[in-house]
Amino acid sequence: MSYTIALAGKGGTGKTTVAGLLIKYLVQKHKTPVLAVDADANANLNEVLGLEVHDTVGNAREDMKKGKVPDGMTKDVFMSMRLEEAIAEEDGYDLLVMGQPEGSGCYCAANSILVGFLEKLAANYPYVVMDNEAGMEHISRLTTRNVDVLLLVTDASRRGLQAAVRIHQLAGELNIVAGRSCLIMNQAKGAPDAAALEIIRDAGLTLAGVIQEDDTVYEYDLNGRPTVEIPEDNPAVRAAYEIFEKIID
Ligand SMILES: Nc1ncnc2c1ncn2[C@@H]1O[C@H](COP(=O)(O)OP(=O)(O)OP(=O)(O)O)[C@@H](O)[C@H]1O
Repeated sequence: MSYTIALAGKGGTGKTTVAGLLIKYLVQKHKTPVLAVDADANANLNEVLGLEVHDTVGNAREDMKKGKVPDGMTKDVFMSMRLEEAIAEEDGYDLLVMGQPEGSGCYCAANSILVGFLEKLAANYPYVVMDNEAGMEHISRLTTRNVDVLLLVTDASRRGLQAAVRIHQLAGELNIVAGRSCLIMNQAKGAPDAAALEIIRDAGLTLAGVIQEDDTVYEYDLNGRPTVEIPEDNPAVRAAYEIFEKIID
């Protein structure tokens, strides 16, 4: 059984940055293969990791929808082949990008193949890290898997916190978290203020830790350099690793 960590939060709070650092942390400290899933159509987990992506799950599904299955090949074999090809392999981890959400008209056959494929694929990895969109679409629709830890990433803003609270509530309604939900406050400028702590407490959330705003993190991204290449003595990376150490079994 793999251990699944899902990240979610308002866009721009640093969810993908934290996901990338978590993948690096798991690969380095736990020395076990990690399956990274980019399940946010707006996220660029591959850039944070410094990986090129050539294909996505969405492309495979669209091709199946458009009837691009070669003669003599079953849809099942076609989808499995295309999905295998969409996995980007790197030292210590593999990355699967979900890509654009489905267009009009649900294609149940492709989706059910996808569910089966993801189930089987994830079982090969001790850890699965999923970077999700706020709506948690892929978690709720495409996988029946339970999330062991839901990491809600926010900045210090009221909107960021409110988005985290809403996702926490949605996850509760969807019943997808078997383990626990924790909050990470990222891009902080000092300690969280009393109003933020009150929102967190009222929502019944646990603040797992705070990562300060850091010029190096920002500049790496601005210059197109992978976040995971930031030296480990960087204060933001150190803070992230301390949080991961606390929350990952
Ligand atoms: N601790 C930090 N200090 C400074 N800049 C940061 C920090 N964390 C993230 N950033 C920067 O904030 C920007 C947004 O980060 P990121 O892409 O990880 O956010 P996101 O929540 O995944 O957004 P989206 O869902 O829109 O992709 C990036 O430029 C990133 O480098």
